[in-house]
Amino acid sequence: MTAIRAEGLYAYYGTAPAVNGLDLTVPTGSVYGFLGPNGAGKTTTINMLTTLLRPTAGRAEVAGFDVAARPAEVRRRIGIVFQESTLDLDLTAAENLRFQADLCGLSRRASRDAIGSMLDLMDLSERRRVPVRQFSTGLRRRLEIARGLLAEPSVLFLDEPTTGLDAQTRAAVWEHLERLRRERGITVFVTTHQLDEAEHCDRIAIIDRGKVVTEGTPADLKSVIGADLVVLRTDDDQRAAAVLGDRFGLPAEPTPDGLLLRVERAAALVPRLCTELGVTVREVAIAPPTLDDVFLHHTGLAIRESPTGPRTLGNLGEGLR
Ligand SMILES: Nc1ncnc2c1ncn2[C@@H]1O[C@H](COP(=O)(O)OP(=O)(O)OP(=O)(O)O)[C@@H](O)[C@H]1O
Repeated sequence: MTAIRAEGLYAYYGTAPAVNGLDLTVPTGSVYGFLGPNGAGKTTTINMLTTLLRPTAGRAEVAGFDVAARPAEVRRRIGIVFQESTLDLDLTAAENLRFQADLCGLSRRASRDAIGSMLDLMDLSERRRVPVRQFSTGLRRRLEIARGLLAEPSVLFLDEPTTGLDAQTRAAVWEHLERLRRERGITVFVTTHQLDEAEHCDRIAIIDRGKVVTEGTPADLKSVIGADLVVLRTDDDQRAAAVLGDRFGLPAEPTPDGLLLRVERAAALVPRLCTELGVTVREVAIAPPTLDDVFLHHTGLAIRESPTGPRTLGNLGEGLR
């Protein structure tokens, strides 16, 4: 079952394509990460999928309906959480939701039930009568997600839902998103810059210059990169490097942290190295490929917004100190 399908989607602003022949298939009930550098076309894609912007060319279906031909049907089945907050700060949490319920045309009773259930789901019930002005950024985000879910959408779109949140609040937002998929079977389509967040997704598409450059589960994408990074500190790095080259066919690069190697399935090889190297191994650090490596491989860019930053030998080597 497919919740979102896009084929050859284009969006032009003037003569420049912001989305440039994008193809996408999002399975129903998945948390799907849409990852890309600034200006890659993420928001423009979301705007087309949510019927806010008409595609210049190509087609897209959401929840089984064509976004250009049947926009009203699509809108009835989706929820949206925008990058910028659109809550009314002078209203309470419940009043904000009631306003949205009225916009969606819910009956009084349906509105009361939906508001109670969404406040519960987002752990906001105790704050239902509190004006949003008194909410922290994280609570506001949760209320926006609750609002996006009010009309029981089958697909929820979130455009960078955790921008500006601290690490603890980001983790809480993700916990709630995963719960939505688990308990309600909703498809969650989320754009992010944060590679650690992308690890929470069932599948990821990396978009660059308006096109999907790679797609798959986080594990699939990392396995394409293949080799693990290993740093070995020995009693005699020079001799160890010679043995690694001659006997194991592994080029080793001397660094201030030790010898750096790239090997597949390092965990299986390292015990052998320790016994057969003929040099005492003092310390070993192994780092599997990360989504940073995947991103770099496909876009030539490191995502610097990632809280850990791009991985370097220096910060891998820190494990040795
Ligand atoms: N209204 C607009 N008019 C002209 N150009 C636009 C408009 N909106 C976006 N663009 C351009 O289209 C391209 C894609 O922008 P978009 O906002 O979709 O990227 P994004 O991946 O969401 O970026 P970010 O991560 O910074 O939000 C960019 O080059 C941007 O400058």
